[in-house]
Amino acid sequence: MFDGLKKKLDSFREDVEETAEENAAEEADLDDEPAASGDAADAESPETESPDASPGSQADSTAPSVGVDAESAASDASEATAVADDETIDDVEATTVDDSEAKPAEGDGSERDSDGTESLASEEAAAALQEDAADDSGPGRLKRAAAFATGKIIIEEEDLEDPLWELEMALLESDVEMNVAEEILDTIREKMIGETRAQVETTGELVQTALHDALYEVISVGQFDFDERVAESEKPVTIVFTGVNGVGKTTSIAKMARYFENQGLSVVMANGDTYRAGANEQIQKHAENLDTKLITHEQGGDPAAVLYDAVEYAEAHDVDVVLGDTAGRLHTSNDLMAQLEKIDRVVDPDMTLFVDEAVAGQDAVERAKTFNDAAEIDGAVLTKADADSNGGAAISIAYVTGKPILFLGTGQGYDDIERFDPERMVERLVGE
Ligand SMILES: Nc1nc2c(ncn2[C@@H]2O[C@H](COP(=O)(O)OP(=O)(O)OP(=O)(O)O)[C@@H](O)[C@H]2O)c(=O)[nH]1
Repeated sequence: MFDGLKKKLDSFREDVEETAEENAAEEADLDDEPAASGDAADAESPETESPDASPGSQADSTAPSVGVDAESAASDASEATAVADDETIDDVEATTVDDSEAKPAEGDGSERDSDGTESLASEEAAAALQEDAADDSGPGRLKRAAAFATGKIIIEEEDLEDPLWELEMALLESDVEMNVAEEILDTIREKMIGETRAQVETTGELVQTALHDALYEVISVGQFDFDERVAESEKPVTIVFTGVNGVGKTTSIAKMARYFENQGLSVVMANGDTYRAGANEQIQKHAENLDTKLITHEQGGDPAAVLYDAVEYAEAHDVDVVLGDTAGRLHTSNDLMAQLEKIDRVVDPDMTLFVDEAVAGQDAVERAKTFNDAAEIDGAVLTKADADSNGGAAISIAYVTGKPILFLGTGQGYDDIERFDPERMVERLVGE
């Protein structure tokens, strides 16, 4: 289930990890080169403007190369940027530094003036912090290099650019709806840029958390506790199922009958699909297999009347749940949509669930939206998740409609239905 998408998400995690570590290492190496080298990176960096006050040159004069001797470079770099390290590098939110954080170095000036090195380090750190504060692209090369030297990696926008582009393509290929993909990328950017990871955790873990949160945010939209709602509703609880033809509506109703009966609730099924020849026989077979009461009318009858009879039956026989099938319809079919409105008026269902198949991807997302616009739904049942490698519909439907996915169909057996759990879904996608 959703294996294709899982692979793509794994590869995003690896991409970010590689890019972030390569970029940070490169910058640390650049920072170790003599200021006089005049290379492009130095020309852009603040220290070339006033070489004497440059933390880079200070580190250069005392440290060999981070690449050659990471440990001594680490201690030199952390000395040279002691203020920056204490006050901002450990602060994962500190992508920009406000004046109050940069100023203490100046405030300390009177005491530290007697100690040339400390004073210089403070000034340099303050200058670096101010440079960084002026640069809204991220924490800045200097701070990043210093962080790297102390065993930390700060994620920058440039580390994410290519991997995020790849991720966007992967999400769209997996049938994730465009706005949902954008939302996921925005959340990842927001959660990762400027984040510092210490030696104890890997960049991969940081990406994992960002991916987890980004997916969870879109997948969990509108979630409510289905069982609790049923338990709290006055009996009988009437649930009507809608959707297009052949997506697994009738099978899902049969699975739901088993689901409720397993919880000790009694069920009556009603065949509101009076439109399609053979619909009565199909649902009749399920009713027999499950030993569940079924109410039907002749083909061509009024679907609202069938459901009304089922509710009356439930009331008369103390049945807990009425499950109403309806004819498969397109939202463009005015007649059939009018039927749904009539059902709404006549039996006032407690819930209307939209059924579609996960394998339909973007089409399922589009249909969920149009059904919800035409006749408000309370949630969705996504069938054939067992056959879906993409996961696009499962990720997108709640965000696009504002209504939660409540159940996943996971096979053709009566027990092959599970409550949709956003956390479990995210774990399936980004878990180990
Ligand atoms: N693999 C798999 N197949 C499913 C699942 N749910 C339903 N099916 C199969 O999908 C096919 C169509 O299911 P139906 O229940 O007849 O579909 P429907 O939407 O009621 O169709 P209409 O009554 O024509 O509207 C059947 O062969 C089901 O066994 C599922 O979760 N996984």
